[in-house]
Amino acid sequence: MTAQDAEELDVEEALAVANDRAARGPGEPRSPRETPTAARAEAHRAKDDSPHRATSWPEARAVAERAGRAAGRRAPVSVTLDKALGLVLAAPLTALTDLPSFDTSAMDGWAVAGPGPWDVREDGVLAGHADAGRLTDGEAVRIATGARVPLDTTAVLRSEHGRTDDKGRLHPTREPAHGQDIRPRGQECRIGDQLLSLGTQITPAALGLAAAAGYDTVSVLPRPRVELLVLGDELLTDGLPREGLIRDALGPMLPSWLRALGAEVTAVRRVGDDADALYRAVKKSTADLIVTTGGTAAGPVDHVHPILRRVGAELLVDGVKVRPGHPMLLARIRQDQHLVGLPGNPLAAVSGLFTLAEPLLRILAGRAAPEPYTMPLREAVHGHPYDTRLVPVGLRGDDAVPLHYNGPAMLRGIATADALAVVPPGGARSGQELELLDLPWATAGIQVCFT
Ligand SMILES: Nc1nc2c(c(=O)[nH]1)N[C@H]1C(S)=C(S)[C@@H](COP(=O)(O)OP(=O)(O)OC[C@H]3O[C@@H](n4cnc5c(N)ncnc54)[C@H](O)[C@@H]3O)O[C@H]1N2
Ligand code: MOO
Repeated sequence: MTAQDAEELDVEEALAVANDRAARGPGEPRSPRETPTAARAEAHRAKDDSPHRATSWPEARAVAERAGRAAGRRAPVSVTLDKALGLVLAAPLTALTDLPSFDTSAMDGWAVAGPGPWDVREDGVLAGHADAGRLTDGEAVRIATGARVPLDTTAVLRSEHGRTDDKGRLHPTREPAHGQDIRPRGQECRIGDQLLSLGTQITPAALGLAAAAGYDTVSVLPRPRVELLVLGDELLTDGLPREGLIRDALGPMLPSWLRALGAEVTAVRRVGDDADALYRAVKKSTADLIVTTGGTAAGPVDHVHPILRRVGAELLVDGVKVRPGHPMLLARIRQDQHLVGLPGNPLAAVSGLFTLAEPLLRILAGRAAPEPYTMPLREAVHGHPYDTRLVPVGLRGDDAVPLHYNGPAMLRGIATADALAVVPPGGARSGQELELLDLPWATAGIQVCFT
């Protein structure tokens, strides 16, 4: 897409939206099929075989997935459990022990042998004690939940179901069934049983299961290593904006999101608007993915395209038919090293992150694709005539509520959003079901803390 194309589309979009509003009565629902915007989108699709560098939004995501696959399978690593949350198993998790690994009391009370009443032994059995001894018929011993039951125990009598008389004999108020409240060895699994399959993403519960089943380390796919290069001489790292300088919003925002998407962020470098510094940073990077911010357009200091040519990279996606963020790009530097160029406008950068970086990182990290889902829009959303729009929405009850302040340079809307709604060319009417992309903190907030 040329710069002129882009500008014309934006003017057209504004006009289309204005015309559309004027044509509708107040409160009248809008049907994208009937709007001038939709008609133009239809016409555009019809002539979409014209040469155009920009890739459609679904195709851009598919290209990013394919790039991840073409990078080849990454060698598994062994990590301790405290480092494993969110990673993907590179081998099935099979039980290293029976679970429980011994017959266990499920309740506090008495282990008993045969029918009551029973003579109660003096010593009790606590959880963690190695040798619980053996009971003979007519004997009982106090036992705690989780303790190993003595050999020849026939049941556990709960403390609330028995009373001892003054001679120390135990009488049941309710006779226990044979085997009652005993968790037999191997009830949950036998040694060698598969507990989790290869490819499972490790949740907090999976960490607990792995520990219970005897694991100190697990074999996982390593996190893809990402280096973030923040471009722009106008960026401040602290204080108030001043004299044409603004605060860098992407340096603080993107690393957390990249981690949530499965990456290890190895470095955040500020390279200003210095083409040579960018060249050196790209050349010396050993990351699986380099993410740049800014410098994707055609301005005098937009260095990303020239540097990609200089390092001999192959452009896989050069512009996407999506708003905001249409100048985003994806390049292959080597078979196993890619670069995602995010536009500098902050919401455009978020759009690029979820359009290009998310699918690529998901494949590299071995994660499964999220189940696609839709929700109805509570209010109509205007569309771009030809491009997909990604609009921040809050999820309220059964509806997706479009959030205001969703301009390309704004973060105010996305800062309270749960998801991005995928608005097709031409827009969407109130009540229309739209595909949603969950923002990772909303569904798995803890992942943001991964290091
Ligand atoms: N002639 C044209 N100009 C522009 C076009 C176009 O098609 N033709 N597209 C516009 C669109 S759309 C976008 S998006 C931007 C993309 O620009 P770049 O990727 O080259 O980004 P910059 O020019 O470096 O910055 C754009 C904007 O964003 C601010 N910015 C940059 N980095 C940060 C940061 N880390 N934190 C906060 N804000 C940042 C920067 O100051 C600019 O205001 O190009 C349009 N122009
Ligand atoms: O539409 Mo740009 O991509 O301003 O954000």
